[in-house]
Amino acid sequence: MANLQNILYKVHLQEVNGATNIEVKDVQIDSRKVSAGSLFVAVRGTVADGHNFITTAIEKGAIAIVCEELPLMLLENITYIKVSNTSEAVAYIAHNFYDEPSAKLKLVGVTGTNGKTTIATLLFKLFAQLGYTCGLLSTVQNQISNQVLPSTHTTPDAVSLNSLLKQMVEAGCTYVFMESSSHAIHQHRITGLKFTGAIFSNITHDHLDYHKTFDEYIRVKKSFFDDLPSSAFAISNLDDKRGTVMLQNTQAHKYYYSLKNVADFKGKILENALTGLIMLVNDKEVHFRLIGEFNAYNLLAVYGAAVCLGENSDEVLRILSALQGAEGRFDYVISNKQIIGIVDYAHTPDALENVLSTIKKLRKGYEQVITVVGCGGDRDKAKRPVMAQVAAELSDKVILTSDNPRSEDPQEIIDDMLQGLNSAAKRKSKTILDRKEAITTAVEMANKEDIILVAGKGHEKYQDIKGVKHLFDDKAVLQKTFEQLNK
Ligand SMILES: CC(=O)N[C@H]1[C@@H](OP(=O)(O)OP(=O)(O)OC[C@H]2O[C@@H](n3ccc(=O)[nH]c3=O)[C@H](O)[C@@H]2O)O[C@H](CO)[C@@H](O)[C@@H]1O[C@H](C)C(=O)N[C@@H](C)C(=O)N[C@H](CCC(=O)O)C(=O)O
Ligand SMILES: Nc1ncnc2c1ncn2[C@@H]1O[C@H](COP(=O)(O)OP(=O)(O)OP(=O)(O)O)[C@@H](O)[C@H]1O
Ligand SMILES: N[C@H](CCC[C@H](N)C(=O)O)C(=O)O
Ligand SMILES: [Mg+2]
Repeated sequence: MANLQNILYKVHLQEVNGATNIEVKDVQIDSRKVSAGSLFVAVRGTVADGHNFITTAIEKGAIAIVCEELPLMLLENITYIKVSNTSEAVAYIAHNFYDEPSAKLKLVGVTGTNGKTTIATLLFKLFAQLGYTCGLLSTVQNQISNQVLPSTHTTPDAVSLNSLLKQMVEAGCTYVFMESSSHAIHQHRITGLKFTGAIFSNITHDHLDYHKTFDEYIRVKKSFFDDLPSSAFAISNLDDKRGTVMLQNTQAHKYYYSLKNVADFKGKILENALTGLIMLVNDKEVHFRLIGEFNAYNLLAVYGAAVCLGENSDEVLRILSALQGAEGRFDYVISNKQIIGIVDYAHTPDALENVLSTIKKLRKGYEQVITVVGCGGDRDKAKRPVMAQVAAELSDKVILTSDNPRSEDPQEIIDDMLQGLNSAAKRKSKTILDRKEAITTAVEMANKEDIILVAGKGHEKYQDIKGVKHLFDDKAVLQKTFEQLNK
């Protein structure tokens, strides 16, 4: 329960009709979740317009409505509040409703095309081992200390997000590490949150179906840093082309990490093998269990954030050195015949290139690399031909298959991918629509010590086909097939 008047703090009100000195039971952006006493905020989405559900919300018991356009007929006993942007308004309202939870803990946000889950998860594990009670909001899962909650988005909607943060405060969390996706920044899911620090990993091609142009995608990510307070820290990747632009207008304290240039947090890779990385971190030699150059960047970002948060650098490196990455990120199983099956969430051209070039570097020379990959439906189509091209360029054999087709026809997604292949690339590729069959075929094709990469779905435990989530687990399928085929 909260007083409506109090939770409107910071909301740019344009018009108010009705009483504001009333108690609202909860805040909802989805009419289907409204019940007696709710405040319903009508948000304009990409599919529907919340304004069309105002009547339904009132029928279900909403007593107050926040909207951008007032309905023609105003009912007595209902309070109507007009604002210019309901997505922004609901973020402030949710923050107020849940008693400003982000101000009661140290909140660190991670943004960038790739590496968010890895960085946020490593920070969570590190700070838990340093002895703090922590929260995590990530693509793989949300966590309140040891309690694991399923995650539906990389960054939850403003109401769920503030509700989770409040639960974290109540559970005694002092640090929360969260991913801030570009969708979330753009849709104001994180507006009003008080960040202690923010991290930028990198920016490459993704989500242009949503943001339309790369410049707009950059602008949205940059706005996260522009909005930080001067008390916060902002850490960026100096080796990324947009690393400095990101922090150009921030008031926060700026720090950079780099493998190539002089920086606050400077790394140098001494060895990069399947057993892990050996790196110099600000001149201290450390062995890490994570694999690949891209993880060297993730580790530097984590190290930098921990130092900015006041932790002892030696202690941080000692703990980081023993940590494993996030589920489904360069996760591997080795068969009896020493075939290495790698499951990785690479679902962008850049991520796929990083994973495959890492695999190439780990090869002794004679093993073949077989890649099984697909692209998600209802997502950026421009990345499809490029992902196929990258897979073919850096693998000996490629099997194109389905990822999450969602509402699309799987064959059409693969046809888009095939556009990226020249005739030589086509000769080493085949299409097998069924993902399980594709993985099985890869295992059949593999000889002793070959490497199979199954890319795109990582930790996901389902395949979304026409809105139905069918159980599916890349790593389990790989493992089972190795056993069944006695490989
Ligand atoms: C494109 C996108 O981001 N969509 C998100 C957006 O939905 P939308 O704009 O399509 O909403 P809509 O369906 O048009 O509905 C508009 C409003 O009407 C309301 N409504 C709708 C129907 C109804 O009967 N009653 C009702 O009140 C809805 O609750 C909503 O508030 O707002 C919804 C509520 O917050 C999100 O659940 C939804 O995420 C969808 C499911 C999604 O797939 N999002 C992905 C693209 C996403 O956000 N991904 C990023 C990570 C990407 C990455 O970095 O890799 C993430 O943070 O997860
Ligand atoms: N720093 C990095 N640079 C480039 N690629 C990376 C980096 N870190 C991880 N990757 C690759 O990208 C994939 C996704 O990594 P991760 O889940 O950490 O990113 P994310 O930003 O959380 O992705 P999402 O946007 O889907 O939530 C990994 O499986 C790996 O292949
Ligand atoms: N957070 C990303 C995940 C993509 C994962 C991939 N398996 C797909 O379905 O495209 C998105 O929603 O675009
Ligand atoms: Mg993620």
